[in-house]
Amino acid sequence: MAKSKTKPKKAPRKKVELPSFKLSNQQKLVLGSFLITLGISLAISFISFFFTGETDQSSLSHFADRDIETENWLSKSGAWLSDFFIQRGFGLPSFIFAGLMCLSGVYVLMNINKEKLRRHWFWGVLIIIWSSILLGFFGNKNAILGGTIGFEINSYLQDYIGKIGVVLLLVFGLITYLAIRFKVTFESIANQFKSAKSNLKSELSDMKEDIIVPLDNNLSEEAEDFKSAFNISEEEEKPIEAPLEPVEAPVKSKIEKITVEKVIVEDKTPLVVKVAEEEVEEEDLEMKVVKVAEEVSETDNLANKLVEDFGQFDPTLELGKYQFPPLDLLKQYDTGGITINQEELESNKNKIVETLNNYKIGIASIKATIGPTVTLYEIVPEAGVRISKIKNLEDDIALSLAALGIRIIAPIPGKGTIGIEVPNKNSTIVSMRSVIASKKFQASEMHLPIALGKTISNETFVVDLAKMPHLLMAGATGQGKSVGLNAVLTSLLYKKHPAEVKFVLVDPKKVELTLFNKIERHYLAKLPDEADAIITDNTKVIHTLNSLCIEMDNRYEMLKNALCRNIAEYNVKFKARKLNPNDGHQYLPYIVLVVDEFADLIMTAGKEVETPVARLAQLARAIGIHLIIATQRPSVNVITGIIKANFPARIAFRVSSKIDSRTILDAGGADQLIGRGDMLYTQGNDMIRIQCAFVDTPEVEKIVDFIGAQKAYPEAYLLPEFVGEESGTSLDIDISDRDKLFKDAAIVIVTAQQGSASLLQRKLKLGYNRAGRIIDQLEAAGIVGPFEGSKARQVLVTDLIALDQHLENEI
Ligand SMILES: Nc1ncnc2c1ncn2[C@@H]1O[C@H](COP(=O)(O)OP(=O)(O)OP(=O)(O)O)[C@@H](O)[C@H]1O
Repeated sequence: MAKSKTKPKKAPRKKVELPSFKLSNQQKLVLGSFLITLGISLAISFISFFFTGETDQSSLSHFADRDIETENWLSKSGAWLSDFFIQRGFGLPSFIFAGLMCLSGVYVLMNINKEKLRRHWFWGVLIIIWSSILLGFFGNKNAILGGTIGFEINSYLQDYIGKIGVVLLLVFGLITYLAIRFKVTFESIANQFKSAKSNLKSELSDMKEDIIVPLDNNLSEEAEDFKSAFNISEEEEKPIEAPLEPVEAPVKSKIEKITVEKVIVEDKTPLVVKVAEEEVEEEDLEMKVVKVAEEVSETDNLANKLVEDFGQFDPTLELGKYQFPPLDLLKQYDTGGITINQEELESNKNKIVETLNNYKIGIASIKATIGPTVTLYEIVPEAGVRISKIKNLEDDIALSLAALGIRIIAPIPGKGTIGIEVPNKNSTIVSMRSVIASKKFQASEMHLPIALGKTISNETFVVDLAKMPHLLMAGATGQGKSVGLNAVLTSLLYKKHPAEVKFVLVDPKKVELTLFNKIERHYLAKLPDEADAIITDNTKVIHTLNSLCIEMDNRYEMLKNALCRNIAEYNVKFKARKLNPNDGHQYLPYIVLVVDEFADLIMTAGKEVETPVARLAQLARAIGIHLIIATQRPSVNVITGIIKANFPARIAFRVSSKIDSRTILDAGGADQLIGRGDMLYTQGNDMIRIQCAFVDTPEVEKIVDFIGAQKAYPEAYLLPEFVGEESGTSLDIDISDRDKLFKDAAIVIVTAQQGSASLLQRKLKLGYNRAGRIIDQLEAAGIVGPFEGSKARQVLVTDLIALDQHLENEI
């Protein structure tokens, strides 16, 4: 087994949220001071304008003339600026502008977040406009209150909505401002009122006690004075008007214990002061319900503040302008809908009924559902007919209908009928466009929605890859596997932003998925230092699979630290800014591993591929790594038990034998499909027949061209580095320890002039480990150079004659 060394991952991830240009600390100091100076200068010239503005009027038009003097404290510039801002601009509110300038300087100096500053400017400018209109309302032309702008807007508005209209508009503007900026609502004002009222009440009752306690029934003269001073009658608890000022002299001096200083009550607030204890009125016991704010932990507090300041984290921000491919890129197959005529239906029905009658099977009723490729005839046999009898007649019915691809489902699960699927004479192409455009797909809330095609009842079939969680695809050559894979990838491209999903593409055939190279920096993931993102070399597949296992382990660690059970929860938490990127957290995109031709991999690398694939299949679902594995040969040594057990979702295109069908689906049926995208899908028990959506290579090309032409990330999503056995060569390999095939291997390598282990694997039919060992021995023997990462090793011996000499010299 290859030794695995993990290296800290390079971080290709997007942390930058806003497009920003970085300033050095010195530059910040200079810019910040400049802005503050500018703000102060503006303020000085504005103030001066009120004293010197009139005198300076005449000199404004002679700005260049140095002989003409100005009185403004900042001379000509001050006169010009203040005239521009105050006279011709916004009037008094222009001071806010100076303030904003200073504030910007402070923000730059102290390196405070720009988003907040941007908000200050936004609201500041709105306030300037609003208040200049307000002041313009009271001023006349050229008045400096609201400036020319305030005045002109006012007169314009008054022409159309009149003075009252302007006042209403201003009030409306103010309410909107308060509601949006300070989140003021009607309820919050009412609550404020209520709490103020109850505070006042409780204060008053405190005070009442203070007054009541020291007084006995026989009021002293002083008390009488006090009462008369406050105009209190003994019979009634008449509210008296409390004076606004603290009542000091008459009370404090005479009745010591009445602490009337406390009565600092707003003018006109009714105040009930009782003079005798027994006169205390039993007030209705009022209960105040105190709302206790929910306890928030410190991180929540911080997260809430961050979300308040910056909004939720948006993973798509770095490619904020990214546009999803439009539907027009997909071809519209104008087949005029499903074409099955009444005659065909009728004759098929008759043939079925006849055939069954020949075997003495009576039919109670028959119903047809027309799909894009096949029509389902549902029959209800007469009472007493054995289902197995009908099932056994499959071949006979096929014969009498003279059609391939007849499938009998006896009984249809969930329905009390027997289904006979008969292919239509003219099948309809299910275009990718039709399934992508369907509401079912467009409105789907799935994590990784895939529009596979249409069911037998012509409904678009959409599944969530995240729920599958891995997909096994098999089918004989030319039956639609590659189209199926493209349909899966296209679906994801139409629904998921590059920040949300990444593909790892393994394509030993080297031709099927190469197109996707164009979207490498948008959607693909690869090993660091790898030239191509699409993996065509079997050795690199092993590295990539192991690297994905490392990524899986890393992600589990992150999930554990974040106390999340799956990637969806983790990402929600990350978006809510509850996870600190400085602690190694980052937004996690889904990773979809697509392996075309899995059989080829298993044949050449065996266990070394099977083990990581099985590991990923067992564990990776929660952390968002999903596998799609396609194979031509669904034999048991390719789809082994351990792989099968972890791939509950399977797709079978037409296969050549019943055994293959059983291997892939655990049931027959795939051998009776008609090909060209006709497929069976199962995710457990139910088996659904689907016509796969058709997406042609030119369509895929258009989509990847469209995406590829847009702004991309600086590089593909980098997977963790995996250092295989290959690089850890120990050069002291004894000649006697050499592999039996050492010489053959040397010949292969020198002939091909390419020092790669996978070449040996292919030519000599070796396992990966053995090929790797031989390469090490060849290096030790000086036939190939050292490991060079993604490139093949250099071959140091030029031809076979030189090789012979080299080996002879060794002995
Ligand atoms: N969903 C479909 N609808 C209509 N025609 C289809 C569909 N899928 C495949 N076909 C037809 O079948 C042909 C072969 O399909 P595809 O290339 O996907 O086969 P394959 O299984 O990948 O073969 P191989 O394993 O040899 O690469 C296509 O060129 C197309 O004409």
